[in-house]
Amino acid sequence: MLVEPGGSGHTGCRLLLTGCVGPCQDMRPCPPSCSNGVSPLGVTGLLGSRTMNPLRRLLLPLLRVYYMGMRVALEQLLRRAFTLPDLPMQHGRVAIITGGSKGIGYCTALHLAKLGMHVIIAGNHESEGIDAVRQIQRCTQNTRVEFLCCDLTSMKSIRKFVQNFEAKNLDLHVLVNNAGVMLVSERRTQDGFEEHFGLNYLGHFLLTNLLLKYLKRSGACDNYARVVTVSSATHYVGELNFDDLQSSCCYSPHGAYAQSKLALVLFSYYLQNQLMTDGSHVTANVVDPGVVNTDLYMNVNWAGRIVKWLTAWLLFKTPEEGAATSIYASVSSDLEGVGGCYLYNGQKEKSADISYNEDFQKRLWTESSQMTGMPISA
Ligand SMILES: NC(=O)c1ccc[n+]([C@@H]2O[C@H](COP(=O)([O-])OP(=O)(O)OC[C@H]3O[C@@H](n4cnc5c(N)ncnc54)[C@H](O)[C@@H]3O)[C@@H](O)[C@H]2O)c1
Repeated sequence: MLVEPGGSGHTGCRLLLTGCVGPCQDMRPCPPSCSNGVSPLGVTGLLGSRTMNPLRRLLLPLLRVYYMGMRVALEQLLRRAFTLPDLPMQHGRVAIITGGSKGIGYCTALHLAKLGMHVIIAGNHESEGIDAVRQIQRCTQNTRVEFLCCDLTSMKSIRKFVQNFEAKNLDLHVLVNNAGVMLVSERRTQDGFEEHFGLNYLGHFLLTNLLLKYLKRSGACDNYARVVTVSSATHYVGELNFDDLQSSCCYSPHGAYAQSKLALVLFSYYLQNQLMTDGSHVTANVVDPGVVNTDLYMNVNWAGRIVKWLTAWLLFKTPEEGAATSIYASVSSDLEGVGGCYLYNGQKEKSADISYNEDFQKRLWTESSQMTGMPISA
């Protein structure tokens, strides 16, 4: 469903429904005043996607994603970003940032290094990672910044990364699940998953689960460890197709990206519940950076690239502005011990209604555990 980033959604439009797999809270159609009006969204089954004609299956996600992107960009005209409050120094604390070599991740890594944190950039391009490390060390005079190889399209590489991290015998206080790709053509990860789902979501699912023991060990009752996951406003228009999570039936790059970002929100909320239940001193929050001028858009079509080129200076956030909410969620004292939030411009916002559905969270978690070979519970 669509929810005003910065406002709350129409609560009557709780679920959607083609091949709905769970109990629906409210099946009334959305009122015209509701921003949700495009069509019911959230969870679909194969039945739903099969009965829709192929053009609609491709066109609808595209229109929804562009609509959401334009809406956020226009809102940024009025409210561009927020100013970070004073943040506590982080000497002696350790952070891992996936995709920290460029874009939002780089700016997050730079800021955390400025605060004195030991920063590990986890990425798939070694030379780019090493350049980023050098640049951050030069800017911050913090020598405890390093690069470790982690290709999120490969479960083997993720497991190897965790082994290499283990060998360093470090604590882990902050994990920022930032890396991502958008609108890639249809292709599979090394383990056979659709790339948006496999890299953006499942890769982070596995990485987080493998790193949880270090986070749990490092968190304390007055200084929680934190998992910060970068989603996107496109999650509001995403659908989780439980019968076809790998988009094999009909591939829409827009639909697949939005689905991966929606999955990350459900994942964060479920993780937070698990952490609370077992009394761990670790929190999980999810952040939405806004529309940010980075290389993420390199796969949009030529028309989109021209529009971006012409308007980015006015409508898009800079990567520094885009990183502010990730930095805030990683270290702000306001969020000490606080988890389960969807944060936008440093404030708690309501995410898509479907993301709060605990049955869907559990189902997604269980299926993700099976896909990645993790034990079912956190
Ligand atoms: N730019 C935006 O407008 C925007 C909006 C909403 C959400 N986001 C999210 O912000 C996050 C950061 O994106 P960005 O805008 O900085 O884009 P970017 O392209 O600049 O950065 C993406 C990062 O992910 C890394 N990455 C890609 N494939 C990888 C792999 N296989 N293994 C490990 N790392 C890999 C890249 O190396 C890069 O460092 C993404 O999750 C993206 O979905 C961005």
